[in-house]
Amino acid sequence: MLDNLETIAQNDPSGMFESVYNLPEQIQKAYEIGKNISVNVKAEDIDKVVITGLGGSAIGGNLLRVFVLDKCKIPVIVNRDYVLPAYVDSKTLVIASSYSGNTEETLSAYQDAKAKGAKIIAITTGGKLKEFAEKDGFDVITIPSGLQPRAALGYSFIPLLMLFVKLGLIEPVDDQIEETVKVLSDLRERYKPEVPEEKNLAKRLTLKLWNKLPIIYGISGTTEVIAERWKGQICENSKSPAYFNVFSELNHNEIVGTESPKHILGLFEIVMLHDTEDHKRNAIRMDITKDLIKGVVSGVNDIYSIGNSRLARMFSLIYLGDYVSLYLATLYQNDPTPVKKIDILKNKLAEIKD
Ligand SMILES: O=P(O)(O)OC[C@H]1O[C@H](O)[C@H](O)[C@@H](O)[C@@H]1O
Repeated sequence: MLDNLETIAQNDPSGMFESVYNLPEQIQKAYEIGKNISVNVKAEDIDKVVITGLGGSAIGGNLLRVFVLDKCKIPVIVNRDYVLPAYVDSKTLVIASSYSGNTEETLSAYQDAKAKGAKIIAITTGGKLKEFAEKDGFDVITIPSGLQPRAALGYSFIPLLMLFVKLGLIEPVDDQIEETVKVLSDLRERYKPEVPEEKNLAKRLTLKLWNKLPIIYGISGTTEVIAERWKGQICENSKSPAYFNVFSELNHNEIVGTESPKHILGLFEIVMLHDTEDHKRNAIRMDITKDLIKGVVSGVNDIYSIGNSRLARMFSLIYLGDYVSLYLATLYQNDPTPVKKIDILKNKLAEIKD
């Protein structure tokens, strides 16, 4: 079924496969945008960064948080709420990230940042966020519109990464971006629909996850946000439930919850994301955990990052998850693009004014 290109095209009328295929070009464009950023904020005027956003935009911020974890000397925090923490003040750089520019939590947090006197940079395609930020005299990084926010990860992540370089918070990443574009351009030729199942890891893994409950395990400090991204992509694109958790934390609780009920545990299909920078003890924990749960769950799949640089390796795992979520949508005969329940929710929320 996954080798039938007609079936794939039928279940993808709005071209999400194409958006995913074009991720390398998107990263290249996002890099150009990033190179041309000029902002008024100076590193010496800030002592922390709060990135506020939801969904795909929050993932971009969260990937950045992990990417700079061992490099950036000031705290980087991701906020996914209507309000910001009390520590946000005039020494805080608040990055309001919303692809549409109209997500209500992000707009509310933007107002909170303004009220708290924070330095603000908005990253968006437009919407109210751009309107407010321009009117208030804050910097706006404008990214191209026309995609689903979750398909715009290159745009919501790479310019922020470049901003961190510009502010001197991290070393230049040009080589890493170049390698990422190369690695993804190679991977798409291995994961695309035209490549048959026996040669296509994305298709083979999807068949394992089909009619199962995908559970994605990452490792703290390396693949934690990538596991979260896989979960989000499977939910939004495939319209299937999926969950994620992170080592070593899951070894302190979740690992015990694997005895009953057996018929539910038997539906768990685990994906373990591995990276060369995983803490050695966590890599060992993954192996031991695998042995402990192997006979209980439906299956455990080890997936390894590809590439030399941290950025390329991160995106290699993200890219596989993106393709898997699209093939899973195909098997369930769902169009990956619409998110009907989110639309209904937003409409209902819009009717209720407080
Ligand atoms: O980036 P934004 O436009 O603020 O969108 C944030 C989130 O909003 C909605 O819930 C979309 O369906 C998600 O896919 C998206 O990631």
